[in-house]
Amino acid sequence: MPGHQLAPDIPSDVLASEQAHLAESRAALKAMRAHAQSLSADAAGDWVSQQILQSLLDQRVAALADHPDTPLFFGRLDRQAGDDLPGTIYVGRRHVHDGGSKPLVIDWRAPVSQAFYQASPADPMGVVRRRRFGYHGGALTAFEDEPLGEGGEIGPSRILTDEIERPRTGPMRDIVATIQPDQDEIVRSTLAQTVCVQGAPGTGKTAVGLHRAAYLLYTHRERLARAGVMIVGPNRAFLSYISSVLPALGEVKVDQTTVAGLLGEHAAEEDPMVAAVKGDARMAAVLERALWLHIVKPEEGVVFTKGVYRYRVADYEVREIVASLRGTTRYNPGRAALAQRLAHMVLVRMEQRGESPDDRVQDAVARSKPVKQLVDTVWPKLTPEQVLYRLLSDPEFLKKAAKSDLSPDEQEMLVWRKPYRSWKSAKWSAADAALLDELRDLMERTPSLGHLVVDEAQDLSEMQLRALGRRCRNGSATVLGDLAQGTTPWSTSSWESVLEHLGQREGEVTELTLGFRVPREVLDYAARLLPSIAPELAAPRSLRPGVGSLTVRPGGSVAQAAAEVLTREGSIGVIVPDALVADVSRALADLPHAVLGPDSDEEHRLLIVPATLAKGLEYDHVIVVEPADIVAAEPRGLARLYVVLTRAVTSLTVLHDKPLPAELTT
Ligand SMILES: Nc1ncnc2c1ncn2[C@@H]1O[C@H](COP(=O)(O)OP(=O)(O)OP(=O)(O)O)[C@@H](O)[C@H]1O
Repeated sequence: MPGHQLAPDIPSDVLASEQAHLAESRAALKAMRAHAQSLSADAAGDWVSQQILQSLLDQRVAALADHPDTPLFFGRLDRQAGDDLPGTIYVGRRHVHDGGSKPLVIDWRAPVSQAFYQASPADPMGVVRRRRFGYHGGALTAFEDEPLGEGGEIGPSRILTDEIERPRTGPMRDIVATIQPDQDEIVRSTLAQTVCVQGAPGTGKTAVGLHRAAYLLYTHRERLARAGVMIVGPNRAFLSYISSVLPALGEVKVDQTTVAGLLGEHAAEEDPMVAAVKGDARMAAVLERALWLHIVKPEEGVVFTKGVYRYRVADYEVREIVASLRGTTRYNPGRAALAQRLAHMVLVRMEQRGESPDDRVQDAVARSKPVKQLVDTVWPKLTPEQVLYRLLSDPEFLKKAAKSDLSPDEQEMLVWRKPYRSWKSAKWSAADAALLDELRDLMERTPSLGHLVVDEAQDLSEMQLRALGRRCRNGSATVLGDLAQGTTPWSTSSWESVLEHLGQREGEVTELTLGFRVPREVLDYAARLLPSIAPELAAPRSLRPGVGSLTVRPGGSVAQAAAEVLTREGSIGVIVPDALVADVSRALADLPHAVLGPDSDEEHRLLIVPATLAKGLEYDHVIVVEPADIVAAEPRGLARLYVVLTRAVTSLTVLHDKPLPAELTT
């Protein structure tokens, strides 16, 4: 919260009474925590139950900690009488009640709190007055009233404006106090609904995705605790930037990972054209064929010997079993089923001979040498790596698997120029990781989570989307992105296509249009690139005018530009073409700074950021070095430049020796 001064027109008695409510709420929270600490797990019967109960109690105690710098409540609603709920409600990050169970603070996610975000003079939702609180450190220092029951307009909120304008330092913060009505609608959409949000830079997509996760966990606690919620972001630097938002909202059990973290950290270099073919959804059919091509037509039967007897399953019978299993099961369960079916036939023969074998005998036969040998020949044991290795190193095999799904040119592109000696020594690319995951799922079903939040989804290939879709097959997703910020060889041009490959065709596409980060002057400058990178998108709007926020300087020194912004408040990102990181670091040798790496969670006031890592991040002051080189470095370089130019909260300085890209100067 911003540092509000106590304005002369704020009635001090009202403020004092609100401060008293804060003190009472704090004391009540302390008592709740003490009570939780006093509970003993001994009541649970056995040792295991005791351990589980103790861990739950520990979590409860941790969740009830009071963080003096985080306001316990940030809003108040005075409601019309007419229902069983209290007339006055304080809205905060968690429920707090007194010794008599009277609610002192209501969780922002509770249904009754929705009016704090949604009520307006046109639809007051039973609210007569909404009050927003301003804090300085942990102290309540100001408030602002919005009368909703009297009709008429409500002016802009100072507390909201101050929150948006505040200088950025450190990791991303939650926005519970200032969620806007259109954002709130997304946050509170039902668990079953997959929502896809298109939004220009800084419209709060990431913030909304994280708050939706927190909302769903509150509303469906038990179900989601069992099934799990996961956030997937573009890189580790981004994950580190967003890592404190959910814990600050009391949600510590959410996995946050990257696509590579989920599918395998493979990063062998690859021609973007090859990666694009590998990322195409047509590969799914190719992989499926490739896997099942490993099944060999049975030419022999099985002979199982027990004592003096020999029990035979004929070759045609084996063929029938294999044919009936094929296509009805995944690959690995199919193998196991083949062994069991063969064993079953042996058992039938035993019974025909008057024996009465039980289930244990069937298992023993299924594991016996002759059955195992036949299964290994007909339905061989495989790993995803073995199948993909064969596909990428054997053109004949690829041709059989590809049929007409891939053109001869595409097939030629896929085959490794220099094949590896074996599947064990193969180096896989990021695109291969999604193919391996598809194969793994064809072999063994991938477990589904309860909810998945996918950020920067415009950058994912169809095969990566399928991989993520498997992980929310029995659940739902929040898909976030901006078609204009697509920088991969497979970036999408339509959200409908993203939803289709994710397997969430019913998902609803919605848009956030108002920017909270980038000043208007800077956003208008960056938007000059839009006709070239995403002509179908409307120019983004910013809440903040930001007059004087843009400087474009030919021949300027980066050290001087950095020294200038160091005199101002807030974080500084010097975003540079990846190839210039070392040069710029040398140029800034006299100023303390750090370089952001792909796996680093480097926190420093002055940070050099390689252009390819800037996605999703923001800095108070941004210095962009040599835009022409950023554009030239990659096929979708203009989109990369758009990302880079839209990271600034307060000021953007563009330094260039080379001519600026023509799209920026027109
Ligand atoms: N309702 C809000 N109140 C206050 N701050 C907000 C609000 N919505 C978004 N913000 C702030 O705006 C900034 C941008 O938000 P966020 O990073 O979620 O945007 P984004 O749409 O994901 O941007 P990008 O596409 O550039 O990654 C963040 O600092 C966020 O905290």
